[in-house]
Amino acid sequence: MSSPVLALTTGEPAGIGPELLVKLVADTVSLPARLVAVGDPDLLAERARMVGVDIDVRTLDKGRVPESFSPGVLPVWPVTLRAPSRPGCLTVDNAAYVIETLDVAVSTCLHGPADGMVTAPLHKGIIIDAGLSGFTGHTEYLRDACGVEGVVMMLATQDPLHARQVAWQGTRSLRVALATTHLPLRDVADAITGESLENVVHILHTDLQRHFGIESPHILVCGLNPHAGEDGHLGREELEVIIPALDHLRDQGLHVTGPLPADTLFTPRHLARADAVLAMYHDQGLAVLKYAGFGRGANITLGLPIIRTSVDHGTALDLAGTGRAETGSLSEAVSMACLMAGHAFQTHD
Ligand SMILES: NC(=O)C1=CN([C@@H]2O[C@H](COP(=O)(O)OP(=O)(O)OC[C@H]3O[C@@H](n4cnc5c(N)ncnc54)[C@H](O)[C@@H]3O)[C@@H](O)[C@H]2O)C=CC1
Ligand SMILES: NCC(=O)COP(=O)(O)O
Repeated sequence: MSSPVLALTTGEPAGIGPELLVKLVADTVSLPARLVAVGDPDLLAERARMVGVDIDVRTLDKGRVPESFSPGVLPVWPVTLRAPSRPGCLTVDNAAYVIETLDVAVSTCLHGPADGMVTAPLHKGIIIDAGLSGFTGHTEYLRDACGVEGVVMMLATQDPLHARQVAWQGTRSLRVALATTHLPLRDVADAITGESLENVVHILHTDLQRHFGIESPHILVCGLNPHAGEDGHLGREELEVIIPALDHLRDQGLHVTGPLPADTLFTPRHLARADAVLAMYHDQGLAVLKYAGFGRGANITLGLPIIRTSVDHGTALDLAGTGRAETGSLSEAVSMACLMAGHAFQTHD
């Protein structure tokens, strides 16, 4: 089987995305994935010079795949910046550029020749400021672009900090999926309904089978409230919504356990028997995952008809243009996309 073609979007041009792309390709020893950037070739070449990366940026016709790929050469499907971009300085003028890179990458995945897309971070706020008032992130944008009803955000780290500690041995890679994504905390409880929860668990279950080869995934589900509601004394969502939904899922043969108190769920005894954890909201799950493996994790959108992975961090405007941003998570996102496409990927730092 030939190696997968992955479309790598630059993300927010004022952030660290462009320099991470050039660094990754310049530093990569072997390239079993065929990486094609989607973005402005001049931006990529300029950021490479700025951070001292020696790379040959080559513009291609959109959708064309080069005959050969080699370390130090970055092929690009071009998208033109709408305005000059300086590291660390956001402008609404380039929001349309960021969105176009996503559209090009999605199109290459849906219609060929890409086998998947890997996204560098974008800045949600500046895209909303530019007028896309309903924009909340790649996850929801890609759901709509691909015309599916529901998607699930899952972050995974293959090498969690705790796995290296004796007490945690036996813990497998940590995968944390979210029942809700980019919502104000105030709105979270109302967004979790029996139907939404069952849909999320079905997508998670199906894609753990489809993309990760786990025959009968065991999913641990967090409660929403402290102590999973303390029998209704600290919130009734567990009794009224979560427990009935999980009972219904078990009736359908899914292997789900919970709701478990979220503060003690992320401990070795529980994690050792889990294929994934379902957290009820963004920071309930991602704070733990990033504590365990920030910079070594990947973000995966489940439920799409295409493969999409991303980094576990944001635009890091404070680091843009300095060359100090680390490529570990981008490398992991590429590895994850390859794994999902059935391939292995080797890089070195
Ligand atoms: N996949 C995506 O598109 C994501 C986008 N974001 C967006 O990024 C923007 C900034 O978010 P923040 O919460 O400030 O998080 P952030 O991840 O950009 O920054 C948090 C801290 O981590 C550091 N950091 C981030 N990436 C790093 C790297 N590769 N190497 C070394 N240090 C790194 C930063 O310097 C900063 O101190 C927001 O607009 C957010 O929505 C956040 C997460 C993911
Ligand atoms: N914390 C993860 C995150 O915000 C990434 O969101 P998305 O842009 O991948 O939807």
